[in-house]
Amino acid sequence: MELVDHLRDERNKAQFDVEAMKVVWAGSPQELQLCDRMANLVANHPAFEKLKRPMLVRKELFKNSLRKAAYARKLVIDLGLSEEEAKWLRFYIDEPTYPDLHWGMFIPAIEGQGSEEQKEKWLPLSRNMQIIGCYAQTEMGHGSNVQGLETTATFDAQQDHFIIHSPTLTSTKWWPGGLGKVSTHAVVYARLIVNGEFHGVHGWYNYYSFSFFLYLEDHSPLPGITVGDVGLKFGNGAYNTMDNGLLRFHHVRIPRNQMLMRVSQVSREGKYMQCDDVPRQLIYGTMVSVRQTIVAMVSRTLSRAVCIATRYSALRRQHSSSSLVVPCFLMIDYQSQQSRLFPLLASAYAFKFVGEWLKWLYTDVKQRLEANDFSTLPEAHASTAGLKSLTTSATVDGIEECMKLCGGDGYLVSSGLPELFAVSVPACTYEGDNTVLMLQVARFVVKTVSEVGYKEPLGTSSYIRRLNTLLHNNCLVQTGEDWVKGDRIVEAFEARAARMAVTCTQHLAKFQDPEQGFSELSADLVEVAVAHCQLIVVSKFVEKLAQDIPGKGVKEALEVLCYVYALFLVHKHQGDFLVTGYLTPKQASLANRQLRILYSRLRPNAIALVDAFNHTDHYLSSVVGRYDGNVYPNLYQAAFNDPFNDSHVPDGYHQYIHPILNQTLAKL
Ligand SMILES: CC/C=C\C/C=C\C/C=C\C/C=C\C/C=C\C/C=C\C=C\C(=O)SCCNC(=O)CCNC(=O)[C@H](O)C(C)(C)COP(=O)(O)OP(=O)(O)OC[C@H]1O[C@@H](n2cnc3c(N)ncnc32)[C@H](O)[C@@H]1OP(=O)(O)O
Ligand SMILES: Cc1cc2nc3c(=O)[nH]c(=O)nc-3n(C[C@H](O)[C@H](O)[C@H](O)COP(=O)(O)OP(=O)(O)OC[C@H]3O[C@@H](n4cnc5c(N)ncnc54)[C@H](O)[C@@H]3O)c2cc1C
Repeated sequence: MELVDHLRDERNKAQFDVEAMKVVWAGSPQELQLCDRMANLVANHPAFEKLKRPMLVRKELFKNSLRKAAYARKLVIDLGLSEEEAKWLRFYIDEPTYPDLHWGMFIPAIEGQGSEEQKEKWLPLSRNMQIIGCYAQTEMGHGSNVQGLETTATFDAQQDHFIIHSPTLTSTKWWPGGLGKVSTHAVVYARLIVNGEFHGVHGWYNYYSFSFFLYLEDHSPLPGITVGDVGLKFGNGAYNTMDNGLLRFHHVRIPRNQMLMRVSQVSREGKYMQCDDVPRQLIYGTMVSVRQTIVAMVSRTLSRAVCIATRYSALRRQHSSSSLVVPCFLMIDYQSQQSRLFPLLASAYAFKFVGEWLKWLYTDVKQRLEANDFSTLPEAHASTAGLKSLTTSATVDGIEECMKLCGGDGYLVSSGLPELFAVSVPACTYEGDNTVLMLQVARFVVKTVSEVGYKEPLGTSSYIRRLNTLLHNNCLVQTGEDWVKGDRIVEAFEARAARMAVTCTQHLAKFQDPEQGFSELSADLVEVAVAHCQLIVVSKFVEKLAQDIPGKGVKEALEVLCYVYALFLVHKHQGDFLVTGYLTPKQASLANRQLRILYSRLRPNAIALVDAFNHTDHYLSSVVGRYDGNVYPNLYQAAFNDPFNDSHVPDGYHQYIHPILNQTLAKL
């Protein structure tokens, strides 16, 4: 049977080479080929069916996710997949499960914090999955405040052991993924006590990581350990495939050599030693690594929601303003729909490029760390924390907006959007609450501003070198066209960020106690951090455009996206630009007018731009976002695929409806 492409007319409007754009989106021809191969491997394997997921109860859902993870492992072995291929395989299976934490946090924690000897011992076991690990840092009473962790690790010199203990209910390890039911091992963060002395009361060497054997062979907990799942989470399927766990220790003994020993050590004699040339922040290194990975992946999550909403908007017709009866307007042709949808489409591309840059920065930092050069660690921390926060918040808000952009049908599970929202929303919390992370960025920015004159700002904060110019020269825009120039846009974002940072730094200086000032001004400081991070995203997009980008019309289409992203932010945050005095109201209104012109330029390319994400229908799992656009018959069929429609008479009908109809309620 010939397949009908209901979006063909839209696809024919494209003004650029979609295949070339696919390469840009993927990062390289090799990446495109790799992702395509893994996506199709998953899409064509019945084991990875996922449409029934939201209908399953927790125990079935969990078993189902274990089955998929086992199939995935089998494929990795049978096909001899590399770690990189296996990572994409997991990504396209699209179901949070214990391997995410095993590969994403447990192994990186050992790599980053273990001594050479420890790595040699534990990494092969972990990579072969002979042990399965998780990352147990958060406690019931302490999530953001890592320094407040209460779990203790007391050294017993006589037996050459550490005794791990949870002294209070609030010290219960709480939330670690993979911990509740599956893991055999954990990297546990605890407060170190040697010779009755708490180390580093002032902060920096309080907490150490331990790898220790959690379960016996028969998978019952070791004596002294209580373990379980934290309970059902938001959304039906969503994150409930993960066994986020709880863990308590009652004086559990582990050998001394299970303390991760790269940053500091405890000797056989009970002497605490801290490596002089390694900063203590390295124990936070796993979080830096995962925050970077989240930024690298988040654009895919947003692109998925945007793809669904764009395709549905390009199919569904509503009435025109002149006739409320005859449906003629495609939803995508409403200016108001475009002003909500197109900035999200542009954001997906913006996040992709900033993710690529962050990966480069992180790779560079990692190489430096290996050579004991820690000079770029503060910038890496601020950039990973800030961009994780900015991009996940925007993505989660964006998914919710896409749901609304699809009207009532977006609210149906079959649209794929509710589950995507539910699975993504905790990204604003895990790996650091987004506000807490923005406050870390603000600390970095304020510190950089305060040090002007005796320390050269580098990398993402190098704009602060030109503080004088940025504070005193106002925007030169005179026409709408002036707004579509890369250097002008970047300068506007630099001026806004610099002016906000300087104002906040001056306000902070008025406080006798800097910490009190920081706390009282924290809402303003978050805005400073947002301005700094948005500057990074905009400038990385502009830098991307300066590269050689092959393919007919590809660069031009990206330019439109870049300016949409930037001018949308100028419009959304025009208060910042006006209050800091950088823009006049006229210039702000020219930016908004130019934005509307850019929307009309983006419009013909909209479907091609989402096709360039190269998402399979399996990955999208959305009736309204299907590639062929054949929405209505499938939407209708999806309703009847719901087991609730198996019968006209639901359970309880005879018992609870008949008595009402027959007016025999008294018998109940
Ligand atoms: C939308 C969905 C999209 C995408 C998701 C898709 C895919 C993900 C793909 C792969 C990932 C793989 C697996 C994970 C997947 C999902 C996640 C699942 C699990 C989640 C796990 C967790 O949540 S683990 C627990 C995470 N916990 C936190 O993040 C806690 C947050 N708190 C902190 O980090 C710290 O406590 C703090 C930074 C807030 C404060 O620490 P403190 O010690 O008090 O420090 P300060 O006094 O403020 O600062 C002291 C100096 O240290 C510097 N610093 C702080 N942190 C770091 C760091 N990490 N690195 C380097 N330096 C650091 C700070 O700047 C200070 O420096 P000074 O120079 O000013 O002294
Ligand atoms: C799905 C999921 C998976 C997780 N997986 C893991 C895991 O594998 N391993 C692990 O160790 N942990 C894990 N976590 C825990 C996660 O890291 C914490 O939830 C996170 O760090 C936030 O801590 P919290 O929940 O205690 O929130 P809190 O710190 O209690 O924050 C609550 C509120 O207080 C605000 N707040 C807190 N501190 C400050 C401050 N200093 N200044 C201003 N505002 C503040 C926050 O902005 C937020 O609004 C997971 C969490 C979730 C939801």
